[in-house]
Amino acid sequence: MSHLIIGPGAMGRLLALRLAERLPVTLFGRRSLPHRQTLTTPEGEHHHRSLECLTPDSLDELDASRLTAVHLVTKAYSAEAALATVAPRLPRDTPLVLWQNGFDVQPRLTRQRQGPTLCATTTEGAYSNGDDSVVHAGHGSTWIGHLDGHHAELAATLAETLTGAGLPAQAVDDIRVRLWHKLAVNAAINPLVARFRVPNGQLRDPALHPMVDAVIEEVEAIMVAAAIPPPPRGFAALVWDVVAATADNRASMLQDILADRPTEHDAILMPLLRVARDNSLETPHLAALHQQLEARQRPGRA
Ligand SMILES: NC(=O)C1=CN([C@@H]2O[C@H](COP(=O)(O)OP(=O)(O)OC[C@H]3O[C@@H](n4cnc5c(N)ncnc54)[C@H](OP(=O)(O)O)[C@@H]3O)[C@@H](O)[C@H]2O)C=CC1
Ligand SMILES: CC(C)(CO)C(=O)C(=O)O
Repeated sequence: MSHLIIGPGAMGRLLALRLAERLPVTLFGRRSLPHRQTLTTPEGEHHHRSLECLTPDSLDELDASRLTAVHLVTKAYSAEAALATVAPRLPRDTPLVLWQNGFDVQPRLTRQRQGPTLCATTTEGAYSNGDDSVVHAGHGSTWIGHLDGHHAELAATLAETLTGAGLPAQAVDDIRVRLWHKLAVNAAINPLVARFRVPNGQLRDPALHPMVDAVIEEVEAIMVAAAIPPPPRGFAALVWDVVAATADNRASMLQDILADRPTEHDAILMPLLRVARDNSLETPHLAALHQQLEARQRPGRA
């Protein structure tokens, strides 16, 4: 049995290279990649491995009958288009795991698909170092589950597989809450570090700290309206702990801006802004951050 990974970027290749130590793995991307891939571990070791890398032109070679799971590991804004290319080749009951940050494609695909659709949220960190190399920047944890708590056995099996491959994972029945907690972290950190082009730790500077606090305050009110229970020590502690733990990181949104790529601002900020609108909550800080990112990406539409 094998795993198919759609989206051979930083996280997709981390997943592929870790899983491939124990299982057959196929990568699918929209352009061809070198088969020989290198994974640099957080400890500085280099692991080399050859992976099967398919593109739309070579998709006929996919043996979909033997797939244990398909992992969709593109950015949120590419997820549905990427899946649509492969989906006609997959048996309808093929399990799918969604790895996106934000809360955008997860409810849509969970509703639309006939087969089991799980979501994963992770604190693993990875970045691409060219088309043939990925750096596992830091160890983390992964949680996996179905938005309505279904498919517990499948989630447990996949968590066990990931853990065995060196990516510690846990099956959970509250993945929705965990995705929204990550959303809070990403909303408080990513747009601000992207705007000021600073590493995460610089949000602690006196000039930026109050801006983060203002976003957290808006997020807290939204979470109450969305009936998302707070993390054990509250949202402010959650955010500031992540800022401290990732102080030297360039957040993904800043990396996207520096590389002139689209950002995941819709997937991260729109679910919050929608709850705010539906509950007549004032969220000037979140709205302004969304507008700035939207204006950069789609000038004239913001
Ligand atoms: N990297 C990290 O540390 C973490 C990432 N995440 C989340 O994981 C998701 C993936 O992130 P990351 O790996 O960093 O992103 P990347 O931008 O590194 O990778 C995305 C990949 O998807 C590919 N892709 C885009 N469109 C298609 C398509 N139509 N068909 C096939 N492949 C396609 C891209 O190809 P191309 O190269 O051609 O553009 C690229 O290889 C995001 O939602 C992110 O928020 C979550 C936690 C940590
Ligand atoms: C947690 C954080 C903010 C770490 O940089 C992240 O998830 C990201 O960069 O997108």
